[in-house]
Amino acid sequence: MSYLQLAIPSPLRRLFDYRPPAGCSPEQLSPGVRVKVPFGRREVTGILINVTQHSEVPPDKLKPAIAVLDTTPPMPESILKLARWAANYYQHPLGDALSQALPVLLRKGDPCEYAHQHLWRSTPGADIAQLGKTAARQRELLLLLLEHPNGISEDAIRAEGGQTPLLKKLADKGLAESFIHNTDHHHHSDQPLHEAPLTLNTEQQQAVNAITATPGFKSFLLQGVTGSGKTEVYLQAIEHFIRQGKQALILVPEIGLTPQTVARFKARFNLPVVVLHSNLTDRQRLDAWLQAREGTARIIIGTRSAIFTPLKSPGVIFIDEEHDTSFKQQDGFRYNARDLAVMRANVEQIPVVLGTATPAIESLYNAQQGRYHWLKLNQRAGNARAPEFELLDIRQQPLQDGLSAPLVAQIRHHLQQGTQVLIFLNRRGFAPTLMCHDCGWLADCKRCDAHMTLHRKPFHLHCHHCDSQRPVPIKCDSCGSTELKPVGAGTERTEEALQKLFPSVPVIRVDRDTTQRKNAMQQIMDRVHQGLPCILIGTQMLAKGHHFPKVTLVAILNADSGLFSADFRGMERTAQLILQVAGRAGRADHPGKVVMQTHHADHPTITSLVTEGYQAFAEQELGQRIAAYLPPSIHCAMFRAEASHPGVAERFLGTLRNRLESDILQPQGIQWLGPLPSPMEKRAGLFRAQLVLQCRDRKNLHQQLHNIIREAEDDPDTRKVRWSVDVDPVDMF
Ligand SMILES: Nc1ncnc2c1ncn2[C@@H]1O[C@H](COP(=O)(O)OP(=O)(O)OP(=O)(O)O)[C@@H](O)[C@H]1O
Ligand SMILES: [Zn+2]
Repeated sequence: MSYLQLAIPSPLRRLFDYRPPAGCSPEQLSPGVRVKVPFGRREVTGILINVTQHSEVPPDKLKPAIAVLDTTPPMPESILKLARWAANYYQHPLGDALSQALPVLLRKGDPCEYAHQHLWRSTPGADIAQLGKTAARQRELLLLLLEHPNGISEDAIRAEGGQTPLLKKLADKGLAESFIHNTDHHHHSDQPLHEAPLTLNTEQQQAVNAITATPGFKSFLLQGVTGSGKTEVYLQAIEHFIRQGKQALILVPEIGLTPQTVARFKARFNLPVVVLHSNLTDRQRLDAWLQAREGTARIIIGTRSAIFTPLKSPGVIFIDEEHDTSFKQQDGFRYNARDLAVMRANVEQIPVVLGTATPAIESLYNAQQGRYHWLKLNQRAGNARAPEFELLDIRQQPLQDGLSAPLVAQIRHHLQQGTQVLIFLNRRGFAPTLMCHDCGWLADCKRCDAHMTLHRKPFHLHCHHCDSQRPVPIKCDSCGSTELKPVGAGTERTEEALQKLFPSVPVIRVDRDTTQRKNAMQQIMDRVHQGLPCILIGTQMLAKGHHFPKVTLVAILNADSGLFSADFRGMERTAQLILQVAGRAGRADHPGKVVMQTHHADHPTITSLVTEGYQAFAEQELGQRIAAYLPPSIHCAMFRAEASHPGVAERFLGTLRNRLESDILQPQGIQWLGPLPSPMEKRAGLFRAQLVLQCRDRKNLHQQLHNIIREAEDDPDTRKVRWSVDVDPVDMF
């Protein structure tokens, strides 16, 4: 007897055996096909890993599978391999990892085919007279089919008011049949370009040459200062692969925020460009996935999860803004799409390019170690020059809604010159919190160790950590005073202040609250690109690769905010954010100026950043990391746990550590840090703790993680505690 060994989406880190469904010959099944099975009280879609002759479970205890859903595996071998590798590396249950690599409809067990592939038509010779007079709805349906001799999809039938459940009745009577329509998605074009490419400068040309020179696997770090024309390098390198009949995959941090990048790809190529954005329906996503798999989509642009998109003839992978932390999934399957891209390129034997002005310290380290081939663009493209920096010391300067008087004067000056101003403030809402002037009470979140943010439109208190909301109190919770005052300034407040200061100039706010509607970002971009003087005020959304030719002044209101973070990456993030925002200034013919308000104008990091640039900062930072025994010079993983009572999660982690540390066979060289309460211990009503493991040797670290997971799974306390493991964490909270 043969059994099916399946990976099932569940938290359990093991495979499950099933008997084959009736009438199925397991030897003919390929690994990777989907199998529908009973699992607990549910039916789930598993993936076939193996057919085996032997099961640990007695045969009479094994349940039969319900159905095999595919004749050929939906995921090509390369994606299966990638997902399996990732499950292993990130210590995530295989079934869940494989499931996440599939489009949602395939996870649910839908057929692996295009929406309009499955059509209905009347059988030859079918006649309305064959239906009785009483079957009015069946007659209507048959008439509809007769009107569409080439076939009609179920979606279209429903749209016409037809009742699809009756199709089966017609089929049973021999009047209707379904068939598979082979849609011709093929798009042939001898001329792959819509528009002529720009003439590259020397640095750009060298980069394109390097990327396109060698066939096979190679990783590149393309470090190009802001405005150096990295996108043009992507476009021309992609053109090379397209002309060879291949496909390109481009990962970007957030598509909604970068409509311009997508528009540039569509404007350049006279070829199907598929964009996997969050507004797609599950159906549209599956269609796009199929087009990529069949090779009809030639250019695929997507966010993190697009790394699992199958490609018929992969040519090249680009990661734009590779330093962006959104490439790392922060819950569940905690993979890093940037690192998986390198792995994938290796599996597919193609080049991969990580592009940014501000490389992650990890990537810089990899480039220094020779693992990545290092390409540099040191000059801005075209006529643009690097912006000039000014540190504005605001110690003892009064701030009006976050703005100092010298800054307001500069804003006025630039607007009078007829250009645009961009103001960066990394706090949305009206004010970071509300305080009682009489007793010092602060509006805290009841479920988190955090203050609630005051929002004006609509007027309420909002916790940005757990999303809970409540009305703004009229009196202090503690002393009853009515003297409640907003503390500090968020984007809403500074927007109001700017509008009062400059009543004749449009003030455009860009943050999560103003960009939620579909196409909101596009509309904002369109307004800015009209080129009339305006003030843009917003959060880090403004830092993401935008090209604003008319912006000449960039102001950073709270440049210090990340300097003293508890996370060892706080400095790196601050530096990246500052340079990315600053990089929006002076990108075209007008020179740019960057003003940074700071209380630490003599802080060595800030000064070296503005005088010597990112590279000097990053090298210094890397040196300190190596000296302090921190990533990337060592490997790191974090165990997190949370429970509804204080102390429980910490105790749980402490027990794990004690048990493993006392094991004489434990792998060498493991450093333990913690358990400690998380920097924000209480969040969304749960008390959290963390345990960090570090090691120079990746293998030993993984061995120890494996041991901990086994211990944790067997621990009787696991019912009281939720735990997770994060390999290569990007945030230490
Ligand atoms: N060779 C070139 N000649 C003239 N203009 C160019 C050239 N290459 C790029 N540009 C223009 O320079 C501007 C900036 O380019 P791009 O947006 O690609 O920069 P970037 O390196 O991606 O910047 P960032 O990292 O800030 O997003 C664009 O308007 C682009 O069209
Ligand atoms: Zn909260």
